[in-house]
This record gives sequence, C-alpha cells and structure tokens, in this order.
Amino acid sequence: MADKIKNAKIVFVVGGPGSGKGTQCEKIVAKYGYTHLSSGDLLRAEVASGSERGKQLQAIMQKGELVPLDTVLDMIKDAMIAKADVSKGYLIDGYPREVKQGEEFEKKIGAPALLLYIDAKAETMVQRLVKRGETSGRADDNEETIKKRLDLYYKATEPVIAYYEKRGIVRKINSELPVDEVFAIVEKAIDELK
Ligand SMILES: Nc1nc2c(ncn2[C@@H]2O[C@H](COP(=O)(O)OP(=O)(O)OP(=O)(O)O)[C@@H](O)[C@H]2O)c(=O)[nH]1
Ligand SMILES: O=c1ccn([C@@H]2O[C@H](COP(=O)(O)OP(=O)(O)O)[C@@H](O)[C@H]2O)c(=O)[nH]1
Ligand SMILES: [Mg+2]
Repeated sequence: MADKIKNAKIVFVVGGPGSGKGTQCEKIVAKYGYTHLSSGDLLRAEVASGSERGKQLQAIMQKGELVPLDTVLDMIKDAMIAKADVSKGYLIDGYPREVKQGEEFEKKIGAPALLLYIDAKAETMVQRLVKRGETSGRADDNEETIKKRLDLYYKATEPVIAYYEKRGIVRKINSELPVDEVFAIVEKAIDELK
C-alpha cells in the first residue's frame, strides 16, 4: 500500500503557530491541485469524533504540547494512502514539529522535495492568533496556550529547518506581507519543482 505514495511529490510546510501555513496551503491547493494534509486538522478531526483517543489528544493539544510522534505519523500516512490515486502532490502542513518526526516520516513514507518555511515575527503570530481566536473556536487560540506553542516552536521545530537546510530544499517565505504577495513567493518555489 505504502508503495503507492513512494514516488509522490512531498512538500513540508513548516512555520510557527499563526504564521500562515494554512492560508498559503489553501491557495496552493486552488492553483496546483495538491492534497493538503494539516497535522493539526487531522488531530482536531479525531478530537471531534469523540473517540477515546480523541479525548487524550484534546488534553495534550489544549496545553500546547506535542502528541506522540507515532500517532500523528500514522494519521498522515493513512490520509496520504487514501488520496494516492488522485494526488498530484502532498502538502504536509504543520509537520515535522521536531527533527525526529521528520526522520520517522522519511523512514515510513518518503523524502520531501521541498520545505516551505513560512516565517513571521513572534509578535505578528501572537496578534494573528489572538484575532483568530475571536472566531475560530479553537481551544488552543488563547493567550496562555499560544505562548506555550510559540516556545515549543522555537525549541523543537526551528531545528527542523536547519536540518533540511543542509539538503538545500528549504525556501524561506516572509509571511509578514499581504497574503497575495506571500503567495507570489510561494508560487516561485513550487514552480521550481516541476
Ligand atoms: N497579513 C497577513 N495575514 C495573514 C497571512 N497569512 C495568514 N494571515 C492571518 O493569520 C491568521 C493565521 O493564519 P493560519 O493560516 O490559520 O496560520 P497557521 O500557520 O495555519 O496556524 P496554525 O493553524 O495555528 O498552525 C489567519 O487568521 C489569517 O487571517 C499573511 O500572509 N498576511
Ligand atoms: O505533528 C503535530 C501537529 C500538531 N500537534 C498538536 O496540535 C496542535 C495544533 O497544531 P496546528 O498545526 O494546527 O497549530 P499551531 O500550533 O502550529 O498553531 C499543536 O499545538 C500540538 O498540540 C502535534 O502534537 N503534533
Ligand atoms: Mg493551520
């Protein structure tokens, strides 16, 4: 089964909480027809299902901590396989969160062709998330959890970028600009892939 996705084009989308990963991924889907898999969305779907596992996940996510690596990886893999016949490529949004997650992904699934590093200042990210929290209904869009997510991002996730930089597949995207201007930079990076 996993053979089906072996030769698929894989793009990691990494950046801090509220940097704009989801926003840019939506635009990539619209233009390029890639399959968008947000690790956070997959986890939130499991929480929404009300399952026993979902309850455990909810407790972790509410604290802004990371759920066990295997859980997320299995969910991503299943979702990739489900789309294998129709997919032109995969956007893996919000993953890897730590170097180990990246290593495991490559062992079980395959290597990324590109890493889009969506970069905004901490104060910008906090502002955006507080604003999003007014309407998102996300239990983790509150100031206390936002701060923890940011801390964990700098500690655990930033090293992921350095790890892939050595392979020359990182494209840094300044997401302080208006959405369409950010997307213009994203388009260049995706077009280089073809
Ligand atoms: N000015 C500006 N605002 C943006 C941009 N991208 C996203 N935003 C705003 O920032 C908020 C967060 O964007 P998301 O795309 O949800 O961020 P994310 O990186 O997916 O965040 P998580 O889901 O928390 O990982 C949204 O409510 C957007 O309105 C951008 O490029 N420019
Ligand atoms: O690989 C992942 C992806 C997400 N999460 C959890 O899901 C939450 C929301 O993730 P998302 O990417 O949606 O938002 P972000 O924290 O980047 O704003 C995180 O705080 C983590 O608790 C996780 O544990 N592992
Ligand atoms: Mg998101």
